Amino acid sequence: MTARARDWRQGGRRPRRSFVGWRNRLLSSPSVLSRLGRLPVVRHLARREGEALFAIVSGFVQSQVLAALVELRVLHLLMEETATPGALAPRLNLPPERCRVLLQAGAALGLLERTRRGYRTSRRGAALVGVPGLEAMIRHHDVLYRDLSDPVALFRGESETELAQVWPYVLSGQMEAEDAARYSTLMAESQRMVAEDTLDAVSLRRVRHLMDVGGGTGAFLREVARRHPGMRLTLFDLPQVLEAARGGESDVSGEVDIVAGDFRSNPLPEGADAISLGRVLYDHDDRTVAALLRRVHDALPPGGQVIVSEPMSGGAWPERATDVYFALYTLAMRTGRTRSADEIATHLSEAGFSSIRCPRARRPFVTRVVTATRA
Ligand SMILES: CC(C)=CCC/C(C)=C/CC/C(C)=C/C=C/C(C)=C/C=C/C=C(C)/C=C/C=C(C)/C=C/C=C(C)/C=C/CC(C)(C)O
Ligand SMILES: C[S@@+](CC[C@H](N)C(=O)[O-])C[C@H]1O[C@@H](n2cnc3c(N)ncnc32)[C@H](O)[C@@H]1O
Repeated sequence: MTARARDWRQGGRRPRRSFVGWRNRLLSSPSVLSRLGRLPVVRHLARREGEALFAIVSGFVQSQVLAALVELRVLHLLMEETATPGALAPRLNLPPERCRVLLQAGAALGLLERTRRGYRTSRRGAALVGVPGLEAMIRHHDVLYRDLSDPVALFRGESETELAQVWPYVLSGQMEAEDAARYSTLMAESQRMVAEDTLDAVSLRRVRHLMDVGGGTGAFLREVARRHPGMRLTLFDLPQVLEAARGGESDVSGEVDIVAGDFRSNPLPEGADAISLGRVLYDHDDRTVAALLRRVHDALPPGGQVIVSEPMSGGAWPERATDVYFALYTLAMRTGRTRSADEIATHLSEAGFSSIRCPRARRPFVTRVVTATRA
């Protein structure tokens, strides 16, 4: 029995002669690949395909080099100075030869530059250090990678995942104050780029009072206040999370009304003419999202606007950042889902919203926005 017939017997689609099938059979033959790769016109394409495949195959190894560079603060150390592996090794507590391998790998990834005098941080490495919250997120990836260590079990839904414990509010609505503080810092740092892209995509000129539901420690509202002085602002989140919004340097209680509550069990406060949901929906299952959007709808006046902002699946145009990274991240969390803008639009329409818009995303790996109006 041929492999194709066997796949079909095991539940695949009935084999059908098609151009795509013919092309794929041709390209999966090593001898054809080798002969095609020698043709002048195809050679360039073959090399590009090979490079793309190699990048997928080796992605985890690249991420682990990045993790070591971040953990050892190499990008910070080489920001101002150029160093040889021999000089840097004792400071990193690494054997010199292994330090050389790390620095050379960092240079190959474009995060370091190699000069005649040694290695130093490159433009890309400096930008990485400058992206708020990125290093913290990279360090937090150890949990994600442990959850992905048996990917088939993850896809079958058979593995217990650690990420589900990292964000406990999602499973139980409960959270210890210590968890809340750790989690809120990670979120607040990475919120800056989300806020920038959201506020570039949406006009709040006509909004008088904005309520940010699931707004964490208020990082989004702080950026709104900066761009729209005088706008009334309300922050709604779980009580444990709001403790962090009241204390320390991120205190927003002076400029923002703070309302504690659980959107799963209480209606939302009324009064705002716009409600934002930043990185909230993808934490939750469809039932919770549908109920939350109905509550948002009920809390808004006619003409009121809802703004959903989070990384979204590319839908019909699958996208690497969201359909690989965020889709698996939310899968490992076990409660939520990375939805496409179309899926979110359907939820909004079912909750009673109209005039649904999806402005073009500047950086889909940071966020995408969908807005809608209560009729
Ligand atoms: C000045 C000179 C000398 C030259 C100029 C040359 C020039 C133009 C250089 C360009 C430099 C430049 C401006 C670079 C900028 C780079 C930027 C802004 C890069 C941004 C990268 C952002 C990244 C990679 C973001 C990653 C975000 C991640 C991984 C977020 C993860 C979030 C998660 C998992 C959230 C989870 C939430 C939950 C729990 C699901 O609810
Ligand atoms: C991924 S965070 C996003 C925080 C912030 N909007 C941001 O983008 O940085 C999700 C937020 O939703 C809040 N949240 C989750 N479940 C909630 C609930 N049942 N009621 C109120 N807030 C909730 C969490 O506490 C958390 O602050």
